[in-house]
Formats: sequence, C-alpha cells, structure tokens
Amino acid sequence: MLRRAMFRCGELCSRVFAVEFDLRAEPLYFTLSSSPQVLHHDHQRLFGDCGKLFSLHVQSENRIEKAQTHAQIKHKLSSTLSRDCDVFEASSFIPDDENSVVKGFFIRDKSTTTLSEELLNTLRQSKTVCMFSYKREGQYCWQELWSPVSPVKESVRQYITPATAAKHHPSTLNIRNSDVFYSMDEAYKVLQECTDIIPESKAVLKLVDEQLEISSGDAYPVIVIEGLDATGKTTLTEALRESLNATLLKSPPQCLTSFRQRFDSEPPLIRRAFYALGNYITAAHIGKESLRAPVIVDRYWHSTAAYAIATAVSGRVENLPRLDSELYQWPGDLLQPNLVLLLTVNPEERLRRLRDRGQDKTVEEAELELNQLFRLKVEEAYKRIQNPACIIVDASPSPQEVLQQVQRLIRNKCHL
Ligand SMILES: Nc1ncnc2c1ncn2[C@@H]1O[C@H](COP(=O)(O)OP(=O)(O)OP(=O)(O)O)[C@@H](O)[C@H]1O
Ligand SMILES: Nc1ccn([C@@H]2O[C@H](COP(=O)(O)O)[C@@H](O)[C@H]2O)c(=O)n1
Repeated sequence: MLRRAMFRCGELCSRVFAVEFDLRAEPLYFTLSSSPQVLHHDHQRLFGDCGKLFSLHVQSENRIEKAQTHAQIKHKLSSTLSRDCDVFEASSFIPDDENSVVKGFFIRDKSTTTLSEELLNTLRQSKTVCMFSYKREGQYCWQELWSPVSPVKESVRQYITPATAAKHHPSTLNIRNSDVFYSMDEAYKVLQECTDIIPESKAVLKLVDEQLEISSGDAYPVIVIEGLDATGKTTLTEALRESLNATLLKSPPQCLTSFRQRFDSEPPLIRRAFYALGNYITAAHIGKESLRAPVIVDRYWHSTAAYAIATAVSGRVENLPRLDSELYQWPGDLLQPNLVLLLTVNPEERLRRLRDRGQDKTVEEAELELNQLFRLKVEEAYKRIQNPACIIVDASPSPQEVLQQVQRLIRNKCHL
C-alpha cells in the first residue's frame, strides 16, 4: 500500500496535484501534460502572479520518517521564510485511490532575496524530498524537477493543465491507519515502529500489553460524554458520578498522563496512534468497572476520531469524508458504550467559559479559537460517527439543568 504513495518514473502524468490556495474554497487542481495548456482564471491567480514558484513533496517508504520529515519541513518553512513568501499545503494523488497521497507544500516567493532557494536547496539534500519549480511562458506554465545550480538531467518539462475537482478531497484518502485507527493492532504497529526514536513508546506498549479486556456480558451501562473543550464535560461527568453512584473513567487514562506531552509534540501518525491505544486501555478499565457499577467516560473514540479527521482534512467542512464514509465507523475490536452524549454550546458561550476558567490554552484549543473552520469540522465529524452515533445535548443551560436533561436521557435509553 505504502509503495503507491511515491512518484515513480512515468507516473507523474497520471497524478493530480492539489494546492490549498484559499482554505475557504476548493483546492486548485491540476495535472501535467506534454503539450502547452492555457491556464484558467483561478490557476492564473496562483501561477500567473509575480514571484518564484516551487513545490516540494515528501516521499519515503518509511512512514515514520515521512511523517517526521513533513512536520520538520512545515516548521522550517513557517519559521524561516520571509513574509513575502506564501506557503500553501499541497498534495499529489491518484483520484479515489486510498493511500496514494504524497503530501507537501507549494511556495510562492515574491521577495527579492534568495532565502527560499537557499532553504529549499538544503531541504532538497534529503532523499525523502522531491522538489519542482514552475515557470511561466505567456498563458502557459510548466513544471520541472528543480535544482538551483544546473538543470536536472533528463528533467522533462510538463505543462500545468487545469483539472476539475476530485470526488473525494485528497486529504481524506490517507486517513485510514495514518490519522484514525480501526484496530488496536494497527495503532500498536505504529508505536512499535517508533521505539528507536521515541523510547517512551516501549513503556506505552507495555501498559497496553498489561491490560486484559474483560467481557462486559452482564454489565452496568457505559455512558460516554463527548464535546469540544470547555463544553462542560468535567462538570457533568463529576455530577453524574455522584448522582448515579457511578465509576468515572477518562480516555486517555491516567496511566498515560505522563506521556501525553511527548506524544502531543509528534506528527499526527504517532500522536493519533498514542490516543487510539489510550482508548483500548480505557476499554479494559471499562470492562472491569462496569461489572460493579455504571461507568461514565469522559472522552473516548468519538474524540480521537473527530479531532484526527478534522486535523487531517484541510479547508472547509465540505472537504470532510462523505456522510456514508466507512471512516466514521466504530472500530470492530473496541468495546462499545451504551450511550454517547455530545455536549454542544454556541461558540460565544464556549469562549466565555474558557476565559472564565482562565487556564492556559493548549495549542489545539488556541487553534479552535482562531480557527472557526476547525471547530466546525470537529463538531461535524463527531456527529457523523456511527455505531454508536452520539446524541446531541444542548449544554448551554445551567449545570443543574444540563444534569437533569442528561439524567432523563440516561433513564430513557439505559433504564438507570
Ligand atoms: N452548564 C454550564 N453553565 C455555565 N458554565 C459551565 C457549565 N458547565 C461548565 N461550566 C464552566 O465552564 C468551564 C468549563 O467546564 P468544564 O471544565 O466542565 O468543561 P470540559 O468540557 O471538561 O473542558 P476540557 O475538555 O477543556 O477539560 C468551567 O469553568 C465550568 O465551571
Ligand atoms: N479520547 C481522546 C481524548 C483526547 N484526544 C485528544 O486530546 C485533545 C483533547 O483533550 P483534552 O484533555 O484537552 O480534553 C484533543 O486535541 C484530541 O486530539 C483524543 O484524541 N482522544
């Protein structure tokens, strides 16, 4: 599967390139052709402007190396390039072909310096990076492999050919087992592959190995409370614990707390595998505790999948995997709760609660505030997850009223 996500000889012409030129609109799609093609109006805006144009793509058969190189390049581009350089997310893919995406960046340098060329030349030394430059000629534009010193041997000029929108947004094609994991084994393998570079992986895997899931045959109900930060999950789960005499669990579980910061700084592949494994440890705790009392869980698989999908999918809510996509299906080997409630509050009330709480914001929370698009995508992804789907609860009223509303739902659905 991974072998397909590479540029190989003669394969470039069957690929579509996508540049996220304007995050609120469709990406700009183009293919390559050997004969000159007149650019469309939208493509003129990207290729027809002044400045030097480059793209770079990260490709490697080693997915850990690929993920880390992509993250490092993203950081370098944003921290080193001048304000006169625009950097857009870019990708190349084969339409509708899972795992065919090669991720990268498109750089438009309008400065008079050679900073971008110097940086790109350093990056180009890496065997995992493939670099192109773009040149204009009247109404046409072509792409060729880039070298700052001399033309690359045997580099063929390929003309930019505007292409129509793909049925599935390219960022949805690589989600399975890169951002969202549908079995414990798949997430486990990722951490196994990182033990050399992230020694903490061994300790996490050991904790997973030590858990033995107990079947929840004749067990008490398991109720999961989900929602964006500051929607009132902690307040509600504590109140439910008291009122139902329940056991309160969280995902990730407490035994992973000391590893969280380490994995939060890793690229999505590794970070998401860590959270996925956290769910399996929590599942084992649920299996045991639900034999004794009802169990309330603060975040579980809905959170893992919704945040992962919303981060992986660039741009608009419309770019999310379609409603009927298998990407929203619950993993077959993960213990299912009896009820999942999604707390929602309007964005203004949520911000008010965040400010009142006065805590440091995590990077992702800060991003939520800045990035309305991201918040909308997380909430929409939550709502699309199936088997079990979540029930939406308006958490804007007072804590007491929210508790009563949820108690009614639990009585009706779980007969508690
Ligand atoms: N129903 C409510 N009405 C008004 N304020 C509330 C309500 N529920 C919680 N709050 C307040 O909002 C803030 C966030 O609540 P809480 O910590 O329960 O949210 P959370 O979803 O657990 O957040 P996080 O995921 O970031 O831990 C707290 O200051 C809390 O006191
Ligand atoms: N089951 C989970 C729980 C959390 N996450 C990730 O953590 C972030 C939110 O956690 P808080 O402790 O701040 O509430 C969020 O960014 C998720 O990415 C997860 O993936 N799975």
